[in-house]
Amino acid sequence: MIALDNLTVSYQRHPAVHHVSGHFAAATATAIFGPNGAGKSTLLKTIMGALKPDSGQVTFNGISRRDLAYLPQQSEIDRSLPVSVIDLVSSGHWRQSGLFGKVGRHHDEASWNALVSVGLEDFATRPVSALSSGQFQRVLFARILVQDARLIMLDEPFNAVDARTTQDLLQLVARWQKEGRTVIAVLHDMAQVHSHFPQTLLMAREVIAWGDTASVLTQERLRQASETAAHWLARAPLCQVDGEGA
Ligand SMILES: Nc1ncnc2c1ncn2[C@@H]1O[C@H](COP(=O)(O)OP(=O)(O)OP(=O)(O)O)[C@@H](O)[C@H]1O
Repeated sequence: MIALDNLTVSYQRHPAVHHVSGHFAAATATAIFGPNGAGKSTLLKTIMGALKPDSGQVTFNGISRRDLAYLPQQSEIDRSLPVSVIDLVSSGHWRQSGLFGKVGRHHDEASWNALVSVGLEDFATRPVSALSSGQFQRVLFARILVQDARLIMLDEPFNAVDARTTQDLLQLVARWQKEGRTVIAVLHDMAQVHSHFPQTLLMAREVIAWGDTASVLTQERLRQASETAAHWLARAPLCQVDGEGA
């Protein structure tokens, strides 16, 4: 469904993702796992088109970028939005508008059902700014339900989210898989990966391993990923292979 071909993505020519190749299996869930600074968020942003690769490419097969729902890390989202919960959920109808590009006023049945699915129907008219972190994440998952996308990408979706909410939202991930959607999520919790993500990409700027979760998350490979990270300089050296880069 999504193929990465020798993908290198840099910030001022210092690669955060370095010569990454492989493909995300369709209709299943893949976790992206790796140490801090491993390039996981950079990879998601490149797939969704917000960052341009220096070299290599992302290819979508049988799907377009417009059929993609992307949830960035909560720290990147402005929660002071002057909108109600139901308005934010309803804005999921405008796929082409970007995450918060346009807020709709179309309080339709799908939006209401999505809110019920995440257990927040009593909060429909509340301002988004009055929600806790966990409630806000439920609303963002409801918005994804409304988007009805075939590809769903989540960046650390369970950070600052309590165990109950995490379990509820993981049920939605399981539901999406059953519905044949493709889910890609950056995660730091190995138990969550093992329980809900059949596939894993373990990365440390480069691919350490990619495939079946049980065979990827071995002690040896995890050690390899953390050793690679331990030897990182504050900034990655310039990419020697890609010449001028970006
Ligand atoms: N906007 C930016 N400008 C310059 N460097 C950046 C920028 N964003 C990320 N980086 C650097 O790129 C590298 C990869 O960052 P990225 O956020 O992709 O890693 P990550 O694996 O998602 O990390 P974490 O688990 O800590 O969220 C890091 O060294 C980071 O400092």
